[in-house]
Amino acid sequence: MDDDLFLNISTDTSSVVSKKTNSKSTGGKWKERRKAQLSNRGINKPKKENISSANSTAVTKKAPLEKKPEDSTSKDNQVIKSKHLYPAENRKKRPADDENEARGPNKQSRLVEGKGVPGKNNTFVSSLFTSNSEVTARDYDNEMEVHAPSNAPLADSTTFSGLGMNEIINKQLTEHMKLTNPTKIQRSVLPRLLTRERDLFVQAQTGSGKTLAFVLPIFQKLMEVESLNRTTGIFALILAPTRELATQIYSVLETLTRCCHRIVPGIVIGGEKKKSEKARLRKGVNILVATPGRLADHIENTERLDLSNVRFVVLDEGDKLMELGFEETITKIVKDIDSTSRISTTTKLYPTLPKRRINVLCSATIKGNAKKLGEISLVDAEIITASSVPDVEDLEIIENVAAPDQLLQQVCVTPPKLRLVTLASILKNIVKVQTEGSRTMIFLSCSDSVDFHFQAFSKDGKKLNKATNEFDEESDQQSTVLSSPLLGEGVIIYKLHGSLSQQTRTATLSSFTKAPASQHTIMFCTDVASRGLDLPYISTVIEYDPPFATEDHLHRIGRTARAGKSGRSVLFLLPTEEKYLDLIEHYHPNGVQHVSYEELLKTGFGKKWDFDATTWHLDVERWLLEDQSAHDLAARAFTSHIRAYATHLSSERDVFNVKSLHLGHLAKAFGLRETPKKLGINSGSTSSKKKKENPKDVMFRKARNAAKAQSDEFNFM
Ligand SMILES: Nc1ncnc2c1ncn2[C@@H]1O[C@H](COP(=O)(O)OP(=O)(O)OP(=O)(O)O)[C@@H](O)[C@H]1O
Repeated sequence: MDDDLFLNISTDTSSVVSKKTNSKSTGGKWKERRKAQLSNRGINKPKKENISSANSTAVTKKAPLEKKPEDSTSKDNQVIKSKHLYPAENRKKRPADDENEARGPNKQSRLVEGKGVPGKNNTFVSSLFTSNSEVTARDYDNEMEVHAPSNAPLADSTTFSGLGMNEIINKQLTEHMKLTNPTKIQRSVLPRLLTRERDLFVQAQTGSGKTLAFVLPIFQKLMEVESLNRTTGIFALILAPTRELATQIYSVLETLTRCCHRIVPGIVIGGEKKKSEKARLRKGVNILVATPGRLADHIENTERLDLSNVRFVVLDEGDKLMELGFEETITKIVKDIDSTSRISTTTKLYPTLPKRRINVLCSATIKGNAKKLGEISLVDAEIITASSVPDVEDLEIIENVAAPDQLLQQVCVTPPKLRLVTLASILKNIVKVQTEGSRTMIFLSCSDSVDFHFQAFSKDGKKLNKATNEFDEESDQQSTVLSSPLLGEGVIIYKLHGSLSQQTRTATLSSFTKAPASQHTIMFCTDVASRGLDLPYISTVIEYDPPFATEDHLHRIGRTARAGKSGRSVLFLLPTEEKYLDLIEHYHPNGVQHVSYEELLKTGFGKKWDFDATTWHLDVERWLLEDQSAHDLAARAFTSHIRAYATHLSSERDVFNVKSLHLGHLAKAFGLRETPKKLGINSGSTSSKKKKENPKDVMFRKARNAAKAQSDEFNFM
C-alpha cells in the first residue's frame, strides 16, 4: 500500500495487538500521555510555547514511539540547522530567494533564518520554514487499531419486516433503496413507534439512520388510514434546525411516497417564497417538514394551516434547535397544536392512528439544553439509545455520545503560518492517493473565510454547467461550483455558507450530492453544513477551524463514517490550542492519531516539500499582490476569522484566546503580507494606549458583535 495513504484500513489484528503492547502511552489524560511520549523521545516540552518549535512529530495514543533524530526544540540546534542546511554556497536556490534578491544581502540572511523581512508599505515577508527538518516515514496504516463500525446495519437476522414494517414498505426498502437490514437505532425505535403510544427521546450516533427510524413508522401508520388523501389533513409534523436538514428529510419522505402515492409530504422553510408555500399548504399535505421560525410564521399568518389532526411531532437535532434559540418558538408551536387539537373527537374516524399525540425528540445528547426541550415537548418519554433492547421498557440510561468507532480521527498541530500549505498538501495527497475519486468537507469559522479559501483553491477555475455536467470555457468567480486547476484535472470545489441565498445553497448541495463518485469534490463550508446532512461518500472531513461548540465537532466529523462506512477526519489546531483535545477526548474513546504537519506536507508536496510548499505559498501571495479584489477578499477573510475567533465560548477562553494568536503568522496563512496593524487588527496588546472602555460597554459591544456574527454566519431559518 502506498506510504502516503493515511486511511487506516489494516485488518491484521496480530500486528495491532503487538503495536498495542509496544505502546507506552495509553490511559490517563492525553496531556500526560503526550508528555510521557515526548520525554521517551528525549524531547522536553519548552516552558513557553515557541511557535517554531511546534514542529513536533506525531504522537499517537497507540502508536509505536519513534526517536526523533534531533531535538528540534533546542534554540541552539535551530541556529546550527539553519546554518548547516542552507549553506549559502551549495544550497539549491529556494523560492524565497527571489524575494531575497530584491532586498539586498543584509536582509537575505534574515529570510533564510525564517525571521522574515519588512517589505514596502507595512508589508512583511516572512519565510515559511525555519529549517528543513528530516521527516521520518511512519506506518500509518498499522499504528491505529481498526474498529468494527458502530453505526452499520445489523449483520444478524433482524429484518425490517421482522420489526413490523409492512410488505410494501419492506419491498421499497430492500428492492429500491437497497437497505436490507435495519441499524441498531432502527431496531429499537421502529417497533416502539408502531405498537406503543409513548413519547420517545432518541439518542444515537451520527450516521446511524435516525431519519428512517422515525419516518418509517409514521409513514406506515398513515398508510393504514384508508380514507387518507392530501385533503384529509396534516398528521405529522417534523421540525429541523436547518433548511438543508429539513430539505433532506423531505426528500427521504418523497422517496417513500413512491410506494404509496396517497401520502403527500410538504415543506416550509425560510428563504423560500412564502406565497408558494401557502399555495402548497392550501392544496393540502399529510406530513409537514419545517424549520421552527417559518412554521411559527405560517401559524400566525396562513389561515389554511390546520394542525388540529397532528398525531406525531418529531423534533430532529433537538440540542441544535435549542442552541439556535428556538425554545420559545417551539413552546409556542406545541401550545398551539395542543390548543387546536381535535384528536379526541376524531379517534373513531382514524382508529389505526394513536389516540394521543406521540412526540419524538432526537438529539445527540440527552443532557443540558436537550433535556430542557424534552421537558417542553415530551410527556413521560422513554429514552432510546442504540443499545436499547426492543422489548425492554425500563433501561439503564447511558449517555453514549461518541464518534463512530470506525472513524479515524487525526489531529495536526500546525503553526499558524503553515496552515494554508498544510491544507493544500492534504488536498493534493487525497487527489493523488484516492484514485477512484473522493469527497472532502472542510469546515471553516466564517463565510468570508469560506469565500477566500474557495477562491484560492479554484483560482482560474471553470464554472460547472449543471445541465451538461461539463465545465464552461469561462471562469466565473460568482459561481459556487468551480474546477480547481491548482489541485488537478477533474477536481471540483464547492462552497456553502449561510450568507448565500437559499436557492444557491440548495443548488450547490444538490450538485455536490449528485457529483459522480469517481470525481474529486471538495466543499468549503461553515457549520451550516455540520448538522444532519447525509452527503454520500464523504471520505474525509477537515476541521480547518475548530467549531464554536464542542458538540459541533461530533456533528462535523459525523458527515463521514456513516452507516458503517469508513471515514477519516483531520482536526487542525494551533500550538496554543492543544488543550482542546481535553474537551473532545470523551468523543474518541478509541484515541486519536497525532500527525505532524511536516509529514502531511511531505505527503502532498513530495520530497522537496519545503521548497515546493514555499513556491506554492508564494504563488498565493503573488496572486493577492496582483489582484486587488483577491487581496480585499483575503483581508476580509482574515479580519472576520479573528472576529469569529473572539466569539468562542468564555468557558473555552483558555484554549481559544484571541490574545494568544500570532496575528502576523495567521495573516500569512491568508496569503497576506500586511502587518495585522495595517489590516486594522490588534491583539489587544496596544489597547492600553486607548481610553479604557467601561466593562459594561465592553460586554454590550461583544454581545452585539456576537449577535451580528451569528446572524451573518448561521442564517439557518
Ligand atoms: N438500515 C440501513 N441500512 C443501510 N443504510 C442505512 C440504513 N438506514 C439508514 N441508512 C443510511 O444511512 C445514512 C445516514 O442516515 P441518517 O441521515 O438518517 O443518519 P442520522 O443518524 O440521522 O445521522 P446524523 O445524526 O448525522 O443526522 C443515510 O445515507 C441512510 O440512507
